[in-house]
Amino acid sequence: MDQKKQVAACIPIVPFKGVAFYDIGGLLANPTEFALCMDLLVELLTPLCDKFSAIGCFDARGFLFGPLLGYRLNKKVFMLRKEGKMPRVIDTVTYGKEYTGDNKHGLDSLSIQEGSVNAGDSVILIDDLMATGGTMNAGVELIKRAGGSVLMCVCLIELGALNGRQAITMNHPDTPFFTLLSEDLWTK
Ligand SMILES: O=P(O)(O)OC[C@H]1O[C@H](OP(=O)(O)OP(=O)(O)O)[C@H](O)[C@@H]1O
Ligand SMILES: Nc1ncnc2[nH]cnc12
Repeated sequence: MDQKKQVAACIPIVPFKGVAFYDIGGLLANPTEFALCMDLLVELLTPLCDKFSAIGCFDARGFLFGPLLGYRLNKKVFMLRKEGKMPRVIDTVTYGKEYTGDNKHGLDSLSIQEGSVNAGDSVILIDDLMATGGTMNAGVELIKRAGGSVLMCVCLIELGALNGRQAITMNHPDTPFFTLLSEDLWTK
């Protein structure tokens, strides 16, 4: 079986939060496919290693991948966390996503900690999934506002029908994007 299809086959799509929800828990339960997924990401990022200094990962499911990549690539890792979850926050961005967020307006807020990104730093951003792109866009915003740049946004799964990539490209045309698994792997 094609390697990407093998990884995708471990991720069930189930009704949850009012959407067709891609349950990454299925991948975590399959060590062979999880290792394969990490190897594919390491293969992608290894040639870029001299061009970035850190990996930023998103609360919460980005945390499953960012630190492992940091370990394999010997890179600093930092967290982009939902509001109120960590000390030394220097900036926060509020955004919408595919389903309702946690604040009283149905939005979410993402914060960055002091020292995560210094002026001139180039970073990789990683998350499990991009739907509307609201989360990834907030991440890029935080990096830029801290004086850094995003060498590449990386996600395991991209829901192309929701046009997240276009949303990011519109706001940040200089930011490349990589997706390991596209929706069609689940239908073909
Ligand atoms: O492209 P978007 O429409 O912004 O949606 C994508 C985001 O939604 C999910 O996280 P969520 O905020 O639900 O947090 P969780 O990982 O804690 O479940 C997912 O892990 C992405 O971060
Ligand atoms: N359809 C989806 N499945 C899993 N996580 C998501 N985050 C936003 N949309 C999602």
